[in-house]
Amino acid sequence: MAVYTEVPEDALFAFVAQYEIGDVLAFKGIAEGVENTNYYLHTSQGDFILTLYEKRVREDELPFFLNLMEHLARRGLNCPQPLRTRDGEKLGRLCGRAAAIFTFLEGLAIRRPNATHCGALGAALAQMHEAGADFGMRRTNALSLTGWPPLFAAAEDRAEQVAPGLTRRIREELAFLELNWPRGLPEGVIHADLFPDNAFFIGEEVSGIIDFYFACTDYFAYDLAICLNAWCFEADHSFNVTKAKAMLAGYERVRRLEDAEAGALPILCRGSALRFMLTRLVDWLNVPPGALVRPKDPLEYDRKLGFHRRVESARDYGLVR
Ligand SMILES: Nc1ncnc2c1ncn2[C@@H]1O[C@H](COP(=O)(O)OP(=O)(O)OP(=O)(O)O)[C@@H](O)[C@H]1O
Ligand SMILES: N[C@@H](CCO)C(=O)O
Repeated sequence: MAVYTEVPEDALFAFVAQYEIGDVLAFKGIAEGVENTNYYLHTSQGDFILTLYEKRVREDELPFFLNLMEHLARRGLNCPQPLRTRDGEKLGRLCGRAAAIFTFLEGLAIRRPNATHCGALGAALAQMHEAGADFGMRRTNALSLTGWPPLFAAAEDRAEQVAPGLTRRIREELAFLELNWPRGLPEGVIHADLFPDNAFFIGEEVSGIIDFYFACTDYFAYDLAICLNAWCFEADHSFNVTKAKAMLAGYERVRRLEDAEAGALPILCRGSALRFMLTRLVDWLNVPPGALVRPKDPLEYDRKLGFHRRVESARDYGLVR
């Protein structure tokens, strides 16, 4: 569970008093998530989410994320909106952390998405890409090609403890991606972490998208590769091409992929699998003492990477042309 910072009641009341959202009637830490501390907040005026920003989120980047959420909402995408205090501030401080209060989104994250969910998610992803087209800020993706070697360096000496041969596989993959990473694909704002726990559904419709704290400027097709990895493998590690086909078709109903993007999908999937393997590996090897958080399995992404290495073209993902 991710509650890194315990907020005392009096500090919480003082923080909430800066906003016009009534009196706190209930609040509790939210178990899901691994990055930030989140509290569910129920006040006399409704439901809200309180977020305290932890380790990986840089405070000087928060305006990018909060402005992006406001921009996307203005373009019709349902995502959390930062509230403003009586003084007009979106960001404050609580327990020594940057903190903000957000609107609460209705809907549920789906643990075992089916092909219909994957299709709806693909369309929502493309809508997000279109909605971000005129967003004025840029943020380099710190977790792309140049960000991977430092992550590997942080885990290299203990990677063999996690799985024999892992060090060699990562080293070879880094060398391959360094040589073959595509250039010049269409880019814009991407979510970069749109896993099933970050998309809410009501029935089979996407009701909202959350957790924009990895959002950045990068290839649209890389975002799609992240989603193929996160949504289209089964618990037994097999790739479900029916789900992938639905996701790609859903995406293309809103935004058609250029031929160069389609051609690059296999390598983008490899890069995205390596990215999540590496961040998980570093977290796996460095669980903070006492933190109530269960690290995610890096080897899940080692297996996914193995699958993408065998892929020959985007047709293997069900892309129909
Ligand atoms: N605006 C919101 N409306 C409703 N629920 C929310 C909202 N924001 C967060 N949550 C709840 O809090 C949980 C954790 O939020 P979030 O995914 O942003 O945290 P995180 O620690 O940044 O997670 P991650 O590990 O996915 O990066 C979500 O799974 C969801 O249940
Ligand atoms: N979605 C990430 C964790 C949060 O960024 C993962 O599954 O590794």
